[in-house]
Amino acid sequence: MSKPIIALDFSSRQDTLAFLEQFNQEKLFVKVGMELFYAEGAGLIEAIKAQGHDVFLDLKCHDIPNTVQRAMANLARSGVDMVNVHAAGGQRMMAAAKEGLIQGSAAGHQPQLIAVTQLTSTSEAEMQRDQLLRVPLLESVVHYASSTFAAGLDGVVCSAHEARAIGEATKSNFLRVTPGIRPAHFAAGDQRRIMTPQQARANGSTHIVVGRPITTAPDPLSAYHQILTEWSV
Ligand SMILES: O=C(O)c1cc(=O)[nH]c(=O)n1[C@@H]1O[C@H](COP(=O)(O)O)[C@@H](O)[C@H]1O
Repeated sequence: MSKPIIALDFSSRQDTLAFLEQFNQEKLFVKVGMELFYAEGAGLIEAIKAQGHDVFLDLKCHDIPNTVQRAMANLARSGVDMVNVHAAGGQRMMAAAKEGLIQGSAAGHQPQLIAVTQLTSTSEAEMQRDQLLRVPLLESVVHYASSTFAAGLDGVVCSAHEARAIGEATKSNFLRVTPGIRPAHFAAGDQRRIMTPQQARANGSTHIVVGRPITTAPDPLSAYHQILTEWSV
């Protein structure tokens, strides 16, 4: 069973390291997203890796194939364990992203590459209105997952609601990394397609991503362990 991925959505190195200190050197799988990376850059990734944690660098690249390929080659050199792109960039862009990772990892370890399907903050009605799509959200997510699979990536980011259908449309080892995780009674906030850790597990998620339910908890260490237990049972 994978470790829950903790979203380190902080604005500074100081806040991030103070948060990590509470985990008493337990090895974690953490996610660094735009907020923290734009503030602190690659130096902080190095510091987190030096503490022995696995790092998902979530920059959601979405650009022309050549640009994404070259960006991915640079990200591969940073030593992170997982990176992502938007599937909406297309199969050619995703294949180029993978090629960039292969080029950048020539001497070492290659990060896993996953693609965002429909953001977990998007409802079906919003997707249909904002993207002028006339299909159910599940169909769009499974379509993006199939095209991600065809491009040779390791998996997708989706909500736990779609995880089972994606497993059936691809392969059981195709990653289904699911944010939008909310323990019972925790506010959804801006998320729209949510599930509890236990529901996510039952519905075919291979990984869960959890931010505010841990980072804003009065006791983050115990919130993390509670989620870990719920996810692993
Ligand atoms: O790529 C992501 O990680 C991501 C994709 C997505 O569809 N939805 C989503 O919430 N995320 C990220 O997952 C984290 C969820 O945080 P919380 O809503 O605080 O648990 C945030 O860091 C988001 O940037």
